[in-house]
Amino acid sequence: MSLTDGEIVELARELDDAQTSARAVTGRSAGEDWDVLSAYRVQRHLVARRRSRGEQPIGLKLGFTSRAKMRQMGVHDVIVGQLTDAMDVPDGGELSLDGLIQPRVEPEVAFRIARDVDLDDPRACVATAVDAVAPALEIIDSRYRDFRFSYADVIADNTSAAAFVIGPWAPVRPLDNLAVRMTVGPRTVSTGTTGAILGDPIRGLRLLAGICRRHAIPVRAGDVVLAGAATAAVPLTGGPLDEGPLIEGFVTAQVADLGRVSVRVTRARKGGDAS
Ligand SMILES: O=C(O)C/C=C/C(=O)C(=O)O
Repeated sequence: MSLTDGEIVELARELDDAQTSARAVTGRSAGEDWDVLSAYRVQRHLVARRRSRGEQPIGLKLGFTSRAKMRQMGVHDVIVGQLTDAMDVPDGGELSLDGLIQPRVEPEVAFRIARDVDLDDPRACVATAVDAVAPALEIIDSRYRDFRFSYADVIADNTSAAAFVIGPWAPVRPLDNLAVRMTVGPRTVSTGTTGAILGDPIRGLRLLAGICRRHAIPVRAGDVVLAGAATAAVPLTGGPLDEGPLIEGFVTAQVADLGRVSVRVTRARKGGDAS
């Protein structure tokens, strides 16, 4: 089922309000399915709302590129979302849980795009436009209650994108089998390998090009592309934030032969109380 123009605008507003007020909503697909084309149109409107508040697009993300994530969420097709500068947390910097609903963290790798990719050219290859790779962390935060969504729902919600951290950029190298470990303080919370991402994360770039071509999402020089999680996502809270933070302190992803990236997760301060 396709959504009308009015429904698309309304759903983008609803999801945007959910994000800005940190209050979850119910997925539209409870009971009815809807189409991917409409879902990417909602995503476009949602990102346009963020841009109208001054945010700048700075990249793209892939999702559901590993079996661990597909199994965790019950979704079996790759998705693409859009990153803005407001989501960019410096390596070693602070991620406040304020303003998030039910954040989870994932270890990833990132690509840096050196030149605009002309997606009108059917031979266009995103992989050849990559000039650097880096370890990364992504913080996802579904605007749907309890992360319950359909494929179309999660695309509309900009693939749960909330924040990301990029480690030191390194020259392009094989990424098909690098060990990945995510730790919270001294505790290992997940392990895997970059091969879990489509056998080789570079493969995601071909899928990205197809999706971006179909839904008129540009791939530009300077963009960061997150390849998708190598392991299942780890919750940063015990549930909705008012149930109290579960994880505080440094979260680190280490990707063998590539490097490490970390972020300091800090407690949400209710009611703006800074004490
Ligand atoms: O799990 C979600 O809410 C959607 C996001 C998925 C990813 O970012 C991923 O699989 O890496």
